[in-house]
Order: sequence, then C-alpha cells, then structure tokens
Amino acid sequence: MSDFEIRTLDPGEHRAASNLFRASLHVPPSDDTDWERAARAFQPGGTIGAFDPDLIGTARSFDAELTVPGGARRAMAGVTGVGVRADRTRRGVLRALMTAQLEDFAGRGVVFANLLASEAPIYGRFGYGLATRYRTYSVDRHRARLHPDAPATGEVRLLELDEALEVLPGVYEGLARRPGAMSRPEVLWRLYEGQARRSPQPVKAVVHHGPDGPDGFATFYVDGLQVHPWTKSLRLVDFFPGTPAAFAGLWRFLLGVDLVDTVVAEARPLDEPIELILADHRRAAVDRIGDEHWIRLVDVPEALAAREYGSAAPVVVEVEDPVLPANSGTYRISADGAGRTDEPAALRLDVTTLAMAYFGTWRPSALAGAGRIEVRDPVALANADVLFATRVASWSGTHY
Ligand SMILES: CC(=O)SCCNC(=O)CCNC(=O)[C@H](O)C(C)(C)COP(=O)(O)OP(=O)(O)OC[C@H]1O[C@@H](n2cnc3c(N)ncnc32)[C@H](O)[C@@H]1OP(=O)(O)O
Repeated sequence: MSDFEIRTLDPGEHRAASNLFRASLHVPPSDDTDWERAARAFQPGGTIGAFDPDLIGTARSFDAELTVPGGARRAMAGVTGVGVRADRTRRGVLRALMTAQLEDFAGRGVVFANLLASEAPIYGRFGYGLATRYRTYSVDRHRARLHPDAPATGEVRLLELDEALEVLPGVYEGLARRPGAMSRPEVLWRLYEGQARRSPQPVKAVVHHGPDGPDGFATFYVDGLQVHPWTKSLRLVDFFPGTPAAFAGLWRFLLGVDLVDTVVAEARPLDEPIELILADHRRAAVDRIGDEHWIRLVDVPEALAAREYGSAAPVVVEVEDPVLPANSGTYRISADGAGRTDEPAALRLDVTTLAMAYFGTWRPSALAGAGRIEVRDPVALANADVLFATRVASWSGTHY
C-alpha cells in the first residue's frame, strides 16, 4: 500500500517528527526547554516524513565519516529517529522511508549508512548488517587493583561539564581509530550536551594527558543511594582511551573514586583488555554482549576498495542487493585491493551479510555455517576468513 507521500521536512516540522519518534518509543514529547536543545541535533535537510496527509512516519540522518579496516575514512550517514505512528504500522511506511533515504544517500556519494536498532529483526531486509558488537562489564571497585605491570605514565585531569563540552570534541577526533569508529559532527555533540544537561546526576569528564598531550578521556556519572549504606555505581558514558597508558591511567583514576562500589563500563569493544590490567581479572565481570552498529554498504564497490585485506589468495564473491541493485555484481577481493570482475564467483552472499563480514565481526566461514553464504569453493571460504579479518575488533563507541 502506498497512499502516502514521502518528502524532506522543513526545520519548522522537526518538532513534529521528534514527537512522533518519541511517541513510537513510548516516551513523552520534549518540553520547550528540552526542545530548544534537541532541535540542534537535527541536521537541516536530514529528516524525511511520510504524509497521508498527516505526518505518519519519519526517519532522520546526519553526515559524518566512518573508519574502515586499515584506517581509511569514507562518507557515511548516521540514521536515527525512525518511527511510524502506531495506527499506521505494517503498511510499508518504513520500507518507503528506508528506500527513499538509501536512494538519496547513494545519489550523493555516501558510502556507508549506520544505525542502532531498537529491534534486531527490522533492518536486515534493507541491507543493514550487524557489523559491530560490544560487551558491557562491571568492575568491583573495592577489590580491584591494577596489575603491577600496568602502564603508569601520564596524568589525569578532572573537568566539569561546561569545560568538557568545549574540550572533548577536539580530543575525540584524534582517538576514534578503530574500524567502525566515526567522526562526530556538531549535531551529535549537541545531542550529548542535551543528554548530559538533562541528567539528574552530574556528568563529569576526565582527560588523560600523555607525552604528546591529551590521549584519552572518559565521561561518567555516579548514581545510587544517597543515604547510608551508599551503594553507588560509577557509570561510564563515553570512554576513549587512545593508548595503553591512557587505558590504564583512566582505570587507575576510576578505581580511585571514593564512595563507589562498582564501575560499570557500558558497550565496550569486545577485545578491550580490562582483564589484563587487573591484578585479579575476576574482579571484572561481563554483564552482557550486545549489538552495536548495524552498517549498510551503500556503495559496495567504493566500500570494498576502501578497506585493507589480510594476506591470502584472491577470492571472487557475488553480491546481491535488491534495494540498491547497482551494487549487485561480482567482485574480486585480494590482499592488494578489491574491484569488479567478470570471473566466476566462489562465494555468493547478500549485501547484509557482506556488511557483517566486512568489519571482521563475523568470519565468512561462520556466516557460511549459518547458511548466510553460498559456498561454491571451500578453499575460497578459508581465504575469505583471512582476507576479511581485522587486527582489532571493530567498534564505534558513538551512540545516538
Ligand atoms: C534507527 C532507529 O531509529 S531504531 C528505532 C526504530 N523505531 C521503533 O522501534 C519505534 C517503534 N516501531 C515503529 O515505529 C515501527 O514499527 C517500525 C518503524 C519499526 C516499522 O515501521 P512499519 O511501517 O510498520 O514497517 P513496514 O510496514 O514498512 O515493514 C517493512 C518490513 O519490516 C517488517 N517489520 C517492521 N517492523 C518490524 C518489527 N518491529 N519486527 C519485525 N519485523 C518488522 C515488516 O513485517 C515488513 O516485512 P516485509 O518486508 O517482509 O513485508
């Protein structure tokens, strides 16, 4: 059914889109004070709506850059604010919004799109694959000590929120180097400012200074009982240690904050070595592993050419993309790069599965075992495991 129109919203319509999105998540609309801040998180021209003639669905995006395995950066669109009015769901409104958005991205040279999904079954059909994952862990502050071999250089400095909001954007840019990391445009920092200023607990920051200046930071707040027995948790909001010394130095600070029982590190990279810097690694307990970014290769040839590959014999893959059919075709992937080819394909997969393999989070052989890759040559599958592997776990750390 398509008895609705999709168009870009004017800034004067952003608040209606925000209200619709919030209602779809079962949260109340922003009040006037909150909206004044929230409005700054909308990139002009970045919000689309479905009308019948009332606004019945919306999706928003902002422009940034994404780091791929090997360190190159390419244009990306961050997708958020997706919602359809409860009395208009399951009639194709999301499909129409997603299709319009992806066609717009493809038309203006965006290479990747990414999002955080409210529910896992929604976005795979549009080509978004679960590309980065996280683990959340907690550290028992009273019993945890750093291992004596943990680096002990550098200094930390505590910042109140106002200063942190000025300093952190500059510090962050030099630190977001993992595959899956992204630049943070102004709209994102405005979003974080709004969240921090609304927080009932004071949000603070700590910056680690190494030999060449700031090389890591954490933002955090402390919550819990305000009366005896003072059971409190320190919750990390944003944590970017740029060097091993910054990682150890920031943890040394966090474990030294008084009147805290537990430090909760939410949504961290799967390979972050907390166990290795503690004297007793069992003082860190993994609470859960979850989905982080769902990524869409909007321009498959450009995305495949942008990343580095491991050292193995070349593999030819056939990619299918029903939503952006220009991406469909056969590609040769080798340690020297990747591009289109006429050679016969050894592996066949859809664009969603390609995103899962591309960031190294899922090995091609595991994807094949789960039925997601059709294997015509088993030797090629073993080579694909090596070609697509990444040296560090892909992870974004930027949530919106
Ligand atoms: C990036 C973000 O902003 S994440 C936030 C997403 N928003 C929410 O979760 C808010 C609450 N949910 C909603 O607003 C809506 O249900 C949406 C946006 C998830 C889906 O909108 P709809 O207009 O109902 O989706 P639409 O009718 O276009 O469905 C497209 C397909 O997705 C499927 N689908 C849609 N929603 C879901 C879901 N929640 N779970 C599983 N499948 C779903 C449909 O069945 C349909 O499948 P088909 O292509 O096989 O026919």
